[in-house]
Amino acid sequence: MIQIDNLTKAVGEHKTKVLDHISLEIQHGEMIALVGPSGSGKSMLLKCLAMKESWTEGSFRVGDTDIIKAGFSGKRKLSKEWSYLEQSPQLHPERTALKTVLIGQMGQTPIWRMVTGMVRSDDYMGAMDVLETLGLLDKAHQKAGTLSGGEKQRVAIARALAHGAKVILADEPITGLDPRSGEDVIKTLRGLCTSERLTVISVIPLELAERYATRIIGLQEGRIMFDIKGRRLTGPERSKLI
Ligand SMILES: Nc1ncnc2c1ncn2[C@@H]1O[C@H](COP(=O)(O)OP(=O)(O)OP(=O)(O)O)[C@@H](O)[C@H]1O
Repeated sequence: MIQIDNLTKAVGEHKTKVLDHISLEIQHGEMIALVGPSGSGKSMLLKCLAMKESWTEGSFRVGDTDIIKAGFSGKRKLSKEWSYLEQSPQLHPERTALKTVLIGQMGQTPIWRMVTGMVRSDDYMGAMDVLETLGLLDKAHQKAGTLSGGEKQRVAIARALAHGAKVILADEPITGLDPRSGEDVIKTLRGLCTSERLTVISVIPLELAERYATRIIGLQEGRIMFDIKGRRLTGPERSKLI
């Protein structure tokens, strides 16, 4: 379980609160969509959860670990088990999808393996399994530079999974994709929440949130204005998003 209590983030000279006492309890397997007007704090919340931004106040527990109090080891636990998916993943264009998944992200692959390019056969099988799960088996030997935007995003998800991600944080992961590829990526993430108990926290359009998310959290001026499960937004909730 993930427990966030009173997360507050203040920025600038005037210590403006861009996140204001956010408290959330998150279970494994949830697919959470963050929605809200521009500037409401969606990206900042994801960055604070990824520990890319410091917390001004608040406590953050993941399982038995108090991430903030644990300092370096807390951040290490997060960097192993949590993956921050970029809007447009920067994949090495000459590397195949398979090699991208095998080599992984900087900091997660032992240096000897990056230098020698050696892989263990169980890693190879694992990477192929993950590519298959993401519907990319036929793309395994294709260079990343020749993949479509949606395929690149799915390779980035495969890479995160192959390296043990239990939580994926994704800030507008379908920006720039055509509607069908974008929906495929969201559908894939939702499928993984169900089949692998992956937890996904993501900024996605409301229409897809209502179709695929298990929970929708609405932010306004850094505060939670609604937190709903298993239903669509009401008219008044919807009007707050503009
Ligand atoms: N480093 C920073 N310094 C000062 N203010 C910041 C910083 N980063 C974000 N902000 C402010 O925090 C608020 C929340 O920003 P955030 O990017 O989280 O919004 P958002 O909901 O993701 O918006 P959008 O939908 O437009 O991407 C905004 O008012 C923004 O200007």
